[in-house]
Amino acid sequence: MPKPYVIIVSAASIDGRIASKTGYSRLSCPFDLRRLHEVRASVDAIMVGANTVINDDPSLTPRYVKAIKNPIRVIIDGKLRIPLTAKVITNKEAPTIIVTTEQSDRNKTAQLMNMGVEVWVMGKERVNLRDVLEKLFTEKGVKRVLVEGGGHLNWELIKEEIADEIRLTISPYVFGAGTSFIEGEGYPTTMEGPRLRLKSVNICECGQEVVLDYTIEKG
Ligand SMILES: NC(=O)C1=CN([C@@H]2O[C@H](COP(=O)(O)OP(=O)(O)OC[C@H]3O[C@@H](n4cnc5c(N)ncnc54)[C@H](O)[C@@H]3O)[C@@H](O)[C@H]2O)C=CC1
Ligand SMILES: Nc1nc(O)c(N)c(N[C@@H]2O[C@H](COP(=O)(O)O)[C@@H](O)[C@H]2O)n1
Repeated sequence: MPKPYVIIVSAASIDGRIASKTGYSRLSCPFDLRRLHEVRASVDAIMVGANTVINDDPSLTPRYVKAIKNPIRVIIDGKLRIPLTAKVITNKEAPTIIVTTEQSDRNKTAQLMNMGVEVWVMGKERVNLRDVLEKLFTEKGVKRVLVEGGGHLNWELIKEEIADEIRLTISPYVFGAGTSFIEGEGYPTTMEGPRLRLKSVNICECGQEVVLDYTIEKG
């Protein structure tokens, strides 16, 4: 089945953390944030996990650049944990789809739908991410998806061999603990994980951050 091209973009400390142990995650300089918004403006959908919405309350709009349209916001939230006050629900600048499972509270589903949010139930206990991408492709015409974390969602997309590209900015900070860029049960050796191919390395305009772009080899 066809699926959209999937790009994961994050900024990490030099020890690979996208958030500190307290959830602090502002790692990108203004140049890097502008670069992020350029990617947002180039995609049809932006996907994040529930914890990212709970911790950051993001808008997920490409507001730092001139964009033709605001991409669809897709929130993966197996148990419908995100608050009804989240900007992705209350701010109507872009459509939002929340993807959940049969585990979620039906009343909350109804409330979300009344608030103008599309809710997709796609799985008994876990959301099947490949199915979500296929549905986005076939029903919404989504050809390119930007994934903005967090670490657990990133891991699932890597593990399921769904991600196509990784753009990671390394920022000049050390957290020592916190959420890793890719956070899951992990691979025992380099043999089991995906093979990455370096596409480009750029020093950010700020002179302190390095932007790595890797494609993920298939098969
Ligand atoms: N520095 C950066 O570039 C970024 C940092 N962050 C940080 O990452 C942290 C959040 O990351 P994580 O804790 O790893 O959480 P996450 O944002 O990956 O969300 C994980 C949650 O999403 C839901 N979920 C994901 N896949 C699912 C599936 N297949 N089925 C059902 N539910 C599913 C579950 O509720 C799961 O607990 C936040 O502190 C945020 O600030 C997030 C994005 C970018
Ligand atoms: N690329 C990148 N660099 C950082 O330093 C970040 N903290 C993030 N975070 C992502 O951006 C979302 C915030 O979006 P809005 O500015 O509110 O639109 C946040 O939730 C993460 O997904 N990304």
